[in-house]
Amino acid sequence: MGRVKLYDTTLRDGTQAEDISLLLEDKIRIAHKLDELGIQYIEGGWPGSNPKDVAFFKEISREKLRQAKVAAFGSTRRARVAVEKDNNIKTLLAAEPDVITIFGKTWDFHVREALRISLEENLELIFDSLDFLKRHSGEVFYDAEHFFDGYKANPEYAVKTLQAAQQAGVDCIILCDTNGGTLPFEVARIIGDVQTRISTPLGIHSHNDSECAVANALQAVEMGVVQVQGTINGFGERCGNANLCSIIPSLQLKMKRECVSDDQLRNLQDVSRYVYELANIPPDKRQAFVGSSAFAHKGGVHVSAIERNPETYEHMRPELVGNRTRVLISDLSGRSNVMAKAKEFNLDLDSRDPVTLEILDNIKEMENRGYQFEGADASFELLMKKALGSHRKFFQIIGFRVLDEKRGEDQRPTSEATIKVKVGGKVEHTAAEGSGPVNALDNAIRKALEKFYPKLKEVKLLDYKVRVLPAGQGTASSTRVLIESGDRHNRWGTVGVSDNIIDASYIALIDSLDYKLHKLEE
Ligand SMILES: CC(=O)SCCNC(=O)CCNC(=O)[C@H](O)C(C)(C)COP(=O)(O)OP(=O)(O)OC[C@H]1O[C@@H](n2cnc3c(N)ncnc32)[C@H](O)[C@@H]1OP(=O)(O)O
Ligand SMILES: CC(=O)C(=O)O
Repeated sequence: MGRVKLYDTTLRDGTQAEDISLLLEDKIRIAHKLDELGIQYIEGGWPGSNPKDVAFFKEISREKLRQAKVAAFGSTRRARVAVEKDNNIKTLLAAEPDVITIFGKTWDFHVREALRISLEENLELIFDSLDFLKRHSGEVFYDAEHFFDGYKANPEYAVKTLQAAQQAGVDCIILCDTNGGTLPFEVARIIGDVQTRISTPLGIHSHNDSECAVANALQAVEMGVVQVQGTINGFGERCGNANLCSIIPSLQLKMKRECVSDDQLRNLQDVSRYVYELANIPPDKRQAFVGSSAFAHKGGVHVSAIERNPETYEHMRPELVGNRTRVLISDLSGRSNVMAKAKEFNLDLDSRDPVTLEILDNIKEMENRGYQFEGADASFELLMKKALGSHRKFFQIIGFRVLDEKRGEDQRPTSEATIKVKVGGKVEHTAAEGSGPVNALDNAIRKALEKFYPKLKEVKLLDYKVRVLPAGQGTASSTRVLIESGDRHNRWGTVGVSDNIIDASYIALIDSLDYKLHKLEE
């Protein structure tokens, strides 16, 4: 079995996704990251499309990649234009990439409707373009657009288009599920037939419109294709492309088809996050393999078992792709969740200690009141410390007051907070303004406490989420505030619940600063 080659099209098809647009500098950075990951081919863009993509090929030719080849993308020549005069073909050659990939039509319907030319003329477009490129450049790949749909509509014609590409001597023919509607068993059947009629090495390019892009890619490899196209995080037109963050570990760990080194595989989560960051898209926590929830265990029964042997509820070791096992705390927890957290927080706790049950009961009762500890590990750590008697009281809040004032219809409201704290027998009374009542309160608390603990200046409020919880029978609705804070090294989550939004925010803010002080002491 030969090595399967990975062909990444994040920088081309990935940018065809809604909301994704990469700066030139970001495309170069991502290319380096993909090279480090061990991707063999990086499709950088369509130089015939826009100046940024032209600049990419200029820029990347000056950079030193470790091993990856850079591919430029384009289409077959336009109808009624001689290949040597075709602008798209000329820009592909002018870009001087290591590889040129062009797409052509294989579906008779598309030839008639999209190109509006005869079926014969389309075969000429394919042959002319590939033959010309093969004679004037190095490695040339052919993306057989809509191949599976084309085959289902008119198998004879679809295969004829591949034969035209083969006759031109292309290095690989990539069968594309462009509309993403093909199912894995169809991929197997169709590739099986193509293999009896085409001897050029085959590849697969699948889209995710039926949620089968990764399955189709793996099925194609199982059938013997030698090139897999996809994108990091599955970015791509409409529902996206086959996700390389799932394909790579599946090939490597499950199908035993080595495509990158073990060290490179351990960088997978890092690469996924890097691409999200540069694309300015929040990471999908539920993403298979690399998402933060991919190995996060919530149900008590699951946690109990993974603590005994992780394989009971994990399909693979998360560390192999740079991920990690996480235990979540909620009202679905059992003693095992509490014990796992105690271990994580370095707290001495015995599962038979009545405190363990006390903590568990406390969580369930608090979650019933609206608390949610899943995203608030820091609040949970403080709760455990209080239960174990190891919580140090760094400060005491004597009271606070928040004023919100609007002095006219066209005036912006102003907010001011005052707070009284006691630290080691000294009382501090401080006031501060803010852009809103919560911000004013946050400023006042910090101003007061920073006098005693200057390191609290490092703490930044990174995220603030409010959820109004529906009222139960005979009770007022309450508010849950989840805060994410961070310093130069860490991020942590805290939670507060109250029927007053300011009070809920206050509880979460206080926990955040209290947590930081405990960490400083440790
Ligand atoms: C399956 C895929 O993902 S393919 C990649 C799709 N990606 C993109 O389209 C992004 C980049 N595209 C672009 O920047 C522009 O569409 C360009 C520069 C390529 C073309 O722009 P325009 O010349 O203004 O044409 P427009 O986008 O309106 O229409 C596409 C043209 O390409 C032609 N065309 C489409 N596919 C092919 C093909 N495989 N071979 C030759 N010509 C093709 C169409 O017939 C149409 O030409 P016509 O109007 O002369 O009939
Ligand atoms: C080539 C390509 O991007 C497709 O067929 O989807």
